[in-house]
Amino acid sequence: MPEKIEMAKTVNEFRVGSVPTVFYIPDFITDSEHDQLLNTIYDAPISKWKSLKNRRLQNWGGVVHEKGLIAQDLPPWLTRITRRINEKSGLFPSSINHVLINEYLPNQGIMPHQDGPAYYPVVAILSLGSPVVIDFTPHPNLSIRVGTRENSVDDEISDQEAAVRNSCEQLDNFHPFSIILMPRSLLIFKDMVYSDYLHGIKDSEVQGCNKAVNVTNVQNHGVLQHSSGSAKALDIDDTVICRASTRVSLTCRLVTKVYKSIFKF
Ligand SMILES: O=C(O)CCC(=O)C(=O)O
Ligand SMILES: [Fe+2]
Repeated sequence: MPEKIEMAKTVNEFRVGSVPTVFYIPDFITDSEHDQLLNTIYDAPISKWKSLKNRRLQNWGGVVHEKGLIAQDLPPWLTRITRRINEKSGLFPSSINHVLINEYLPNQGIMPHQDGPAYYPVVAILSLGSPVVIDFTPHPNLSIRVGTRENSVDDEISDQEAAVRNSCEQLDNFHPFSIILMPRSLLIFKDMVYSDYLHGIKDSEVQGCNKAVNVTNVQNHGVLQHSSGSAKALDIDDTVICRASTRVSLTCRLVTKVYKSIFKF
């Protein structure tokens, strides 16, 4: 039992930004684990990759349906990582059972989106390769739901919930923010950031990071570049990162409703 308390304390030490449910853990894996993971990912048969318009992905753990997961066991090279995430974070009620691997070229990204109701509302993203900036923006519906109560015909939130959200807004919580994801780092976000924010990565090689809440964490890594004073005058980010190489991420999640596959693979 004391162990669990110790773990919970550990993850709280990595909170970043003004929202209480975002954690950034630098150096979550070692250099050699990083390189081994990349080798194993690129050793997978080409058929394991699914190409989308703006990125490629590998799906591990089974197929996620609206009603749950048609589960397949994760391979040991992934459970080594997911077990560590489970143990170190103490934030998942059971073992992570799904991993999505995304690959982005320097001019690729992922549209602002939410991960949806199929998953338990905690996401852990392990980053490999090029640094990148992930942007969080309050869900557009949120301002309508929190703001104008009088014209909210389809509004299903209770007055109590509205009051909580209003007070959150007054606390200045619902603002866009960004996080710089360095290779080997683990990002965890959960609860209201999971449900009330969109997250996305811009498809540009140069990414602004004035709004990054972990700038101080990465200052000594030599990835930040500063442009001239005119950027500030034009209200453009004057601190940027330049993505020179491919980024690979492992999005680790838990689907609580699981169906065992009737097929053998
Ligand atoms: O690559 C990332 O860091 C984000 C991936 C993501 O948002 C997702 O897989 O849902
Ligand atoms: Fe996502």
